[in-house]
Amino acid sequence: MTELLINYLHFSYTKDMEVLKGIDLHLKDQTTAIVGQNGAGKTTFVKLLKGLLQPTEGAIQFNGSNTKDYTAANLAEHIGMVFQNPNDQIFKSKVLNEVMFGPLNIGQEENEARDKALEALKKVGLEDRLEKNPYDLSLSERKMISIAAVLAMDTDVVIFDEPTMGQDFAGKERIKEIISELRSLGKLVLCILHDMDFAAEVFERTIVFNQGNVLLDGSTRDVFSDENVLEQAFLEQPHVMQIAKNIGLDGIYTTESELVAALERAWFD
Ligand SMILES: Nc1ncnc2c1ncn2[C@@H]1O[C@H](COP(=O)(O)OP(=O)(O)OP(=O)(O)O)[C@@H](O)[C@H]1O
Repeated sequence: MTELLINYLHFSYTKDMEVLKGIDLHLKDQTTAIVGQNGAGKTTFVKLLKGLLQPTEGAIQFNGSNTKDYTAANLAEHIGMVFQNPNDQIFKSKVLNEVMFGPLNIGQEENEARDKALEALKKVGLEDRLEKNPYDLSLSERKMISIAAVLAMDTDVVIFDEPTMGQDFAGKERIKEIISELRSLGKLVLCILHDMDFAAEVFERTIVFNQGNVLLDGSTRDVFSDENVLEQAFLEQPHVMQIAKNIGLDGIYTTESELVAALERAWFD
């Protein structure tokens, strides 16, 4: 089973400002959204999980071993991360080569890496762009390339930083399917989001970061029903909750279909 155990995690970029102030979390099984205001420390937190930064205090254990005992290359076999900006990740001049780079880098044979890359590119809908230069494609397509590049590595943990940014409805649906498939494959999926609708609809657990601390951690339904905490973290409730409130419907709704069902009951009962 895949798990990350985070104890008393502190981190500072500079001496005078602590960015993470003692985070304790146990991440396993559930798809988890990480939300919070700009600057709350979300990206810093996931970079620490991925081993791109080292804690100033505290520890992160991946499946029982301290991540500081892994090399970055070794940790990359287990923990994949899709960066917020695909331009920070993409450097090859052909889509297929970009997606094959990760699997090759962790020692896979050319054929295996190619198969993994083709499979991943199919999942993101770019199987007909193999020979294109990523920079001739749109930003949302480049984001899909960066997602495929991480999927192709078949890591135990998959971290997404703002995957829905710049995606249209079809793109978001595709990402939703990818997350659900990763979950069914037993992967641990973590996702930083500013899109509260997507967070509420897709994720089982939600963690609210605020000024370097965890303000609230619980089932997505419980978190999005706590208006005081959301206000404190400068977050909005998902639109379905706002609509329910505006039309005077009691209850907690995280998806459009739940709201529609409640409206139908209210009208027809
Ligand atoms: N490389 C860096 N050097 C110095 N300070 C940094 C660096 N990266 C981030 N910070 C600071 O650390 C704090 C947390 O930033 P971080 O990017 O982790 O927040 P975030 O919650 O991911 O925000 P956003 O939602 O805007 O991405 C911010 O005050 C930010 O300015």
